[in-house]
Amino acid sequence: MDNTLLLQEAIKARAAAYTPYSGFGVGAALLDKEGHVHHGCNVENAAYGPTNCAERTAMFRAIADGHAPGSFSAMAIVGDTEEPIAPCGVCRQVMLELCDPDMPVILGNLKGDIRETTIRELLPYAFGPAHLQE
Ligand SMILES: O=c1ccn([C@H]2C[C@H](O)[C@@H](CO)O2)c(=O)[nH]1
Ligand SMILES: [Zn+2]
Repeated sequence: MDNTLLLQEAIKARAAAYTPYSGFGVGAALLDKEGHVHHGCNVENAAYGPTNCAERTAMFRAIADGHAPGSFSAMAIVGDTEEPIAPCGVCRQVMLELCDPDMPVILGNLKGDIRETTIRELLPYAFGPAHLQE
């Protein structure tokens, strides 16, 4: 599946965003190595802190459905932003935990701007799972 198609899946995922507080909907589409897409949207909360971003929703959904960490091949993320969206620091850390650091991350917006990067680029000099291994 190419970047444009995966971004389309992220736009579809965004339609389910629950954003009564920010009004800022985000969609994520996580492609697994078997070619299946796992969709995520942001889900906000009146207490603000419990809000879950679209990216983590997609990753946690895939893990909860039995897909192994590291079994993913790309993620696309979309918001209604001037530039391609930038994932938050918490989501970058969770990406590093559950995906290959060199996995492509495709950032987009509704205007069709696209930026392709990797988790390693999004989170340089990161503390990750490797630091806790003997
Ligand atoms: O990459 C991002 C950036 C923000 N948000 C959400 C969190 C919150 O619901 C809203 C505003 O920060 O957007 C995401 O889901 N993903
Ligand atoms: Zn986030």
